Amino acid sequence: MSHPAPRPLRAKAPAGPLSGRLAVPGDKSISHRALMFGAVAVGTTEIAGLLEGEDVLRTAAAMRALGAEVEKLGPGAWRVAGRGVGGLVEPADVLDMGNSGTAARLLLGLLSGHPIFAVMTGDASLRRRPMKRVTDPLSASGAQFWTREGGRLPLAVRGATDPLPIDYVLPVASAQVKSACLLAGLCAPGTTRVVEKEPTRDHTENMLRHFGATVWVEDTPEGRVVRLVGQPELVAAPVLVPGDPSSAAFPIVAALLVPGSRVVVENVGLNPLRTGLITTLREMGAALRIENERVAGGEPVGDIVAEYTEMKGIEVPPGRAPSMIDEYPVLAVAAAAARGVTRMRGLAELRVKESDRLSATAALLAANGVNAAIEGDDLIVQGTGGAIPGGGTVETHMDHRIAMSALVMGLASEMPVSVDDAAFIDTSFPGFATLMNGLADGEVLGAP
Ligand SMILES: O=C(O)C1=C[C@@H](OP(=O)(O)O)[C@@H](O)[C@H](O)C1
Ligand SMILES: C=C(OP(=O)(O)O)C(=O)O
Repeated sequence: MSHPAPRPLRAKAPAGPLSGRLAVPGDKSISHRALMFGAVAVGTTEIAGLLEGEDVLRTAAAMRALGAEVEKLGPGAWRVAGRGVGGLVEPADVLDMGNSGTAARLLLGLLSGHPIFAVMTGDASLRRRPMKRVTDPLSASGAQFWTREGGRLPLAVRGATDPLPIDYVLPVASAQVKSACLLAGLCAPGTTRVVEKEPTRDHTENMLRHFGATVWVEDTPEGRVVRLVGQPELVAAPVLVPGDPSSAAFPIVAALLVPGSRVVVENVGLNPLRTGLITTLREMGAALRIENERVAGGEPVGDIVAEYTEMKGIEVPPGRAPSMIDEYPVLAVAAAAARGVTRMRGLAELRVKESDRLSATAALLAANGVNAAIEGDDLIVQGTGGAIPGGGTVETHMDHRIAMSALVMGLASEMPVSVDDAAFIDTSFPGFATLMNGLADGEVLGAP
């Protein structure tokens, strides 16, 4: 996936409403973690519903290179024979994490605790992203890093022989940084402590417990304090991966925007630290219902029913960003269709995703006749009241979420919307175009 041939794609408005039931692929965050935890557990971990997107396949390949047996048994069904905490072996070659920030940063945490040497790289997008945010705290464990200028990939790491537990207050809200510190803490004696001022997704904490580690989480005036007791024996445990709420966002917003639509997305993960988009869309007036709520594989899940609604612009508070960090591009598309102005506040972190998503989202809107402005770290979108002109070609900058957001916009625009490259959609949502076409009467996503 490092240099895929560009695949242009175009979306046009369907002749009628979107309708149907669908399931989106497995949660990307949980899938990466299931493979990594499986690799350092004792015994065999069976995973069901694993996301078979390029990002997660990179993690699977890396865990194999580090000595775990990772095997695909059937669609979404995988088996990992682990090596136990501290048991990973030195990889014979460079670890290429492709387009995936989560794979790179979490793996650096894991490598820090092993006395091995490894070299990591990624594609042109990942090589632009900051790694100092993990190499700084991980250095406190005794691991050594040699990075390219600006703390970027490629980098080399020599993990610590006698790792020390990390005590770190996160300077940015990042589940990847938190998780990297906790994964390093698996190999260290004593207690690893991470403090986050704003809670971020807690899949690492949940899965550590699921595999038998002792993790305490405490809300204090300083923030959320997470403590992990080091050197646990992780015991293999089955993992059932729910549908990814960040992928569900695309058919949900499409249904809200195309007149007369009703779409049900089944079996979506509803971890409260991931559901900021649902809260926000409801504040905009969206007709969203959750049915069949239950707990599966230790995570809350449900079916989301989305029906066409004329929405209104709102102000989205900065504190909500961690619970919907990957959903802002598609929220901006919903805001473009709404009546009135939407102001999304506190989006600095969007600048360091697969692309600079703050400017890529503003450009996506501008290319299609929607007024948008960036003020500081805020994105301000002037809603069109359901009359998005469209007609533009969007530069996706190797960013799957920019591509999918632009295509959703094309379903609800007066003229079709094209993207220069839809190839990166396969990092998180293989089958996206087929699934979206399945909701319409006739092909709506196709070659330009
Ligand atoms: O921990 C994770 O699985 C993720 C955390 C988020 O990144 P940050 O930690 O950089 O906010 C998110 O954007 C990413 O898609 C997945
Ligand atoms: C930011 C994302 O992923 P990652 O950081 O893993 O590349 C994403 O999927 O939107």
